[in-house]
Amino acid sequence: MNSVSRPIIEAENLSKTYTLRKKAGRLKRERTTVEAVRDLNLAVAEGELLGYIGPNGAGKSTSIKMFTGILSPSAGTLRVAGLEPIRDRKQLARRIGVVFGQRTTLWWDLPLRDSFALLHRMYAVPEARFAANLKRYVALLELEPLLDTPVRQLSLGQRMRGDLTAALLHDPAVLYLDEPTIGLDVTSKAVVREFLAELNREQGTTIVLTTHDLDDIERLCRRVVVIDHGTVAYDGDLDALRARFAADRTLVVDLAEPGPAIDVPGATVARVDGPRQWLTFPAEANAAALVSAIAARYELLDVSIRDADIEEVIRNLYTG
Ligand SMILES: Nc1ncnc2c1ncn2[C@@H]1O[C@H](COP(=O)(O)OP(=O)(O)OP(=O)(O)O)[C@@H](O)[C@H]1O
Repeated sequence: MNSVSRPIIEAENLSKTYTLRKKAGRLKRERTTVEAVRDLNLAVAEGELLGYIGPNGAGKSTSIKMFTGILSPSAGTLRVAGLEPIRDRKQLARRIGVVFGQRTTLWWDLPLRDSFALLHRMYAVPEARFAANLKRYVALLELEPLLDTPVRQLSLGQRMRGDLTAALLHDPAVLYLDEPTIGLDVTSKAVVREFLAELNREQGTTIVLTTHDLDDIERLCRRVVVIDHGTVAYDGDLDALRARFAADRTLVVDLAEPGPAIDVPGATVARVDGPRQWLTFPAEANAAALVSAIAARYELLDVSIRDADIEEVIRNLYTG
């Protein structure tokens, strides 16, 4: 078998069109179609941690629903873990895990422990493997003191840790995460991110991460796929994405004394706060030359350069 080198997710010209029937007058109904996913091509290698991003309505959820066997494609081919998601849906369920930040897959009124036990039976996870996984994830995610708490009494961050455990008890090869850090405080976000990085590194679990929190992407993903209007608008390195779509960088300058806005060709003062000034300059311009030009005319105590933040980069990409 040569399946070892094949991508774990392989989509070729994948499309999904929704058909809607709208009332148009008393008896008439009009059919309209929405091309949610159009000719999407994607290959994800085993062990990757992929950022899967795009503006609202871009087609992320629709494509993930196809990857997980919930929705059937209108056209194109798709294989996940060597299976055809719709045809092999049951088998596929044992190979994938899914976590939605917006809703739980746990049983609201049951203690965490019982939810895990139900999943154990649903997925028919072998006893020893279930026990080992439960122990591992409960320890890593510090769930021990919460095992007897009903899910409805958990905080959002605690519930998310429970959902992550639930999604991993059957050792999925691919984990899909939809907004796993939404609504979490800074500490909980850090816990979730660290856990995901370790899961990917240590277990080699392939992770597809959908999020509007670009900090998640910056901290976790080397490769990003940007979906726009149902198709892949960018697929590659995060750093290359930044280099291509960053409009400006920022030079932060500390002068010896407060003064008027610095006047130097090639940069614009965006803000002045006492002796500190923020100058924006084109991302591709030579920062050293700019610093020298300022130093020739002003007394400088310190300078630092900030890359365009990823929010700006993505905004530029979305707006073409
Ligand atoms: N069940 C449905 N019936 C009809 N149209 C749908 C349905 N689900 C999604 N759409 C439409 O398909 C397009 C893609 O939606 P999708 O939910 O896949 O986007 P998304 O990238 O996940 O967006 P978001 O970031 O807002 O979650 C949108 O135009 C949406 O309105």
